[in-house]
Amino acid sequence: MTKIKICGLSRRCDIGFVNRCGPDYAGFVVNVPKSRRSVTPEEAQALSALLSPDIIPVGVFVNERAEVVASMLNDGIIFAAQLHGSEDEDYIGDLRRRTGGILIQAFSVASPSDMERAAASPADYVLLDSGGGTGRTFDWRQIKGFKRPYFLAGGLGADNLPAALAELRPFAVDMSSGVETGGVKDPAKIEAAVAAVRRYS
Ligand SMILES: O=C(O)c1ccccc1N[C@@H]1O[C@H](COP(=O)(O)O)[C@@H](O)[C@H]1O
Repeated sequence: MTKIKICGLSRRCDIGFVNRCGPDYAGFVVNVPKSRRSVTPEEAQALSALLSPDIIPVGVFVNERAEVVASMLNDGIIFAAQLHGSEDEDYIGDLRRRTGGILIQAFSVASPSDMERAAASPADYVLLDSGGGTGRTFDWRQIKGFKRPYFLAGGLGADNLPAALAELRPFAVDMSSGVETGGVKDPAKIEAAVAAVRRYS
């Protein structure tokens, strides 16, 4: 069954929404000032503690210091780290020495070379996206036939999930903007997106 990640949770009520709908992963954007969804590690800790134990908490980072990411993983605040900046092999190697947490490396897909880099990533999973919380899709033809399991992200929501699942069969789908209204998480959109994936799978 295709896994589901709902990302960019920043309020206590957001946790209530996902606990009711039951996605597989819930994401916190940590220390990213340019994002309206950004939370501090302390806020992520408080929100993560409210998550249903069936939902895996994920920290989303953009070029964060490895010791910050590792300590959140080692303290059990998050179980997976999604690296959305220019983190390279050395950075991932450094994180691996510091922690046993799951590592997800994000790639903005614009050209075939992005797919070559994604194929070679030492992370546990890769995430294929248009940019990072922009709500924009990208040209899915570029990733058709990609061989390793991946999270599909970028402008996904209940309306385009059926096509994404039928065309691409990703390991997981990840959404943030597509389950928001007026810049905050919308429980009805989360419910519709989760139902769309479960119906298909
Ligand atoms: O959500 C953000 O603000 C964000 C900021 C910096 C890096 C990544 C971010 N979010 C991730 O972006 C993708 C796609 O989001 P969307 O559905 O297109 O809004 C997703 O993986 C989020 O985790």
